[in-house]
Amino acid sequence: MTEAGVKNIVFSSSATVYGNPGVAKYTEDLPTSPINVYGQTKLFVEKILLDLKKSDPTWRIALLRYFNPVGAHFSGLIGEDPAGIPNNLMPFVAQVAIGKLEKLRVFGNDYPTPDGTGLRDYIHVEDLASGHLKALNKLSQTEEVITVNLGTGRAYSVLEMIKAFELASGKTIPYEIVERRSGDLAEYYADPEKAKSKLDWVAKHDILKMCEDTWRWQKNSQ
Ligand SMILES: O=c1ccn([C@@H]2O[C@H](COP(=O)(O)OP(=O)(O)O[C@H]3O[C@H](CO)[C@@H](O)[C@H](O)[C@H]3O)[C@@H](O)[C@H]2O)c(=O)[nH]1
Repeated sequence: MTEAGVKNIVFSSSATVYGNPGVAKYTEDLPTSPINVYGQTKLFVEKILLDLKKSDPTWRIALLRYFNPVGAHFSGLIGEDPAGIPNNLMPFVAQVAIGKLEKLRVFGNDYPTPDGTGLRDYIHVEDLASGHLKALNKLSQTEEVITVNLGTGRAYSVLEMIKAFELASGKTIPYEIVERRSGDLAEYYADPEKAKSKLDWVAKHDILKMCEDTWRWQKNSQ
């Protein structure tokens, strides 16, 4: 990048850097203490970039901590096509809806949440993309490192996601409740206020739109 004269970098970090901070609403000033290797790699890169800034203050750096990215481009032409059996909820649900997988396994319904299933802050990939553009704009105006959450500030349960996907697709999603997945937290979501005040960014797309766009992509990509 230095050779090319490019000194602006937007890093795709993750809410996973917070680990298990003991509160559900994540603000950027919470301590970072990842509980898995993936989170450690994200935090490590954040630290390398902060060191880079110290050694050469002309770098301009944004650290964007994504919550749970889902959805697809509204055209239905660009989306996520995971290799093998998906690990994440949304692509798994989409493949059940299309008939590629038989049923969803819901990992636990005994969490301390309203319906017992895990709550996450799902964010449409197009909102994530607009967050990057806002971050790039901001980098042209500030020397400060920008560290912000990209999430909607609203969490949905696994059962709510299933219902929303059924509505978007007109399909029934068969599911069974199984044991909790090791390492899963009951609930977390972004405090999106800093992204709003620093970047003038707010997520616009709701859960139904996330499911509709995923479904359009899933149907097109058969
Ligand atoms: O087959 C499945 C898959 C997931 N879940 C549940 O669905 C929710 C979401 O799970 P998933 O889509 O796997 O996302 P997370 O485990 O929350 O992790 C995602 O979100 C993190 C950031 O918040 C990223 O760091 C991770 O890479 C990304 O996978 C959780 O409550 C899971 O227990 C199921 O019940 N069944």
